[in-house]
Amino acid sequence: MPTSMPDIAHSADALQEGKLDWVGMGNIELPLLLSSKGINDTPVTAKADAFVSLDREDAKGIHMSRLFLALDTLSCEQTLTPGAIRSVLDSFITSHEGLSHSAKVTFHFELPLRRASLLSGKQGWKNYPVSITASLTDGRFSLELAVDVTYSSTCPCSAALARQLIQNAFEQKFAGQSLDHASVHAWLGTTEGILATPHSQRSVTNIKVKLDENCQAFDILGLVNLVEDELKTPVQAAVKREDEQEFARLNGQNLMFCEDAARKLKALFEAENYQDYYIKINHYESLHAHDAVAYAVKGLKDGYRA
Ligand SMILES: Nc1nc2c(ncn2[C@@H]2O[C@H](COP(=O)(O)OP(=O)(O)OP(=O)(O)O)[C@@H](O)[C@H]2O)c(=O)[nH]1
Repeated sequence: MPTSMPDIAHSADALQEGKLDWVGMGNIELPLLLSSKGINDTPVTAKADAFVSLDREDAKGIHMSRLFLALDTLSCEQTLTPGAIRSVLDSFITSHEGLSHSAKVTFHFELPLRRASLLSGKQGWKNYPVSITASLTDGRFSLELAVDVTYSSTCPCSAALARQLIQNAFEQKFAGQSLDHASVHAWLGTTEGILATPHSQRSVTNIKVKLDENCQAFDILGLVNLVEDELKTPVQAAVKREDEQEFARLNGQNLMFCEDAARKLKALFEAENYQDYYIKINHYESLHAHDAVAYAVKGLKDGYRA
């Protein structure tokens, strides 16, 4: 490198002095090989946000290329594991000696997972938006994992109202008659018999969990399975008619308001070992043009806030 090149970060004065909480880069394109329990190492196309604190008040700026190149080493020579992320943060700080005490990085990507159908034995891919965020502050490592899980929620109120209409229709059709099994059975199979259906909505829960700082391996599949098994009506991948019928049954047997979904997941995460959790429930209503939303957190002092 020619010695005459100006190096602003080293030589220029700051226009105004002061510390900054985070300085760095957002949306860095970064192919990575993800390592997570229960699945093969998976190539993902991540977007990374990389930051260090700027603690030296008179420094002009940080050295962005050093952050970028540390991430490039992660991309080209390592797999994405808790240990590798910690090494990246270590190198952010050692490459900013005298400037920064803290570093943080976030990776956003979609993780394709094989999902089994409900009954037919088929399989298909489903993508899950995942974020991994890690920080290192005065030697303290913090690691969190966020995933969005999409599911179907059927409105319990709408279901009750539909049942009432079905009962009324039954009353009108069969009042005063001695019931004939075959004709009731046939009537139940008509649109006039089941004349109202409750509305369902595609719903998304945004889950964030704080992992142990000594965590050796991610378990994204485990987290997704935990949430989907609890909600019972995850959006499906491969669907044959028998799967669709089972999905209808599961929806009918797991009616939920956003409060129900939030309480179910809160109880679930209370029983798990995560250091902290954050749950946001979004029911993208089909009755309304607005959404039904609920939040729940563990409630730790200095923990996640709803
Ligand atoms: N600090 C800082 N750098 C920026 C910004 N926008 C672009 N850059 C550029 O990021 C590039 C890399 O900066 P450095 O890491 O200091 O590059 P360098 O001086 O070649 O690398 P070192 O020799 O390791 O310091 C420079 O060309 C900056 O102009 C910004 O807002 N702040």
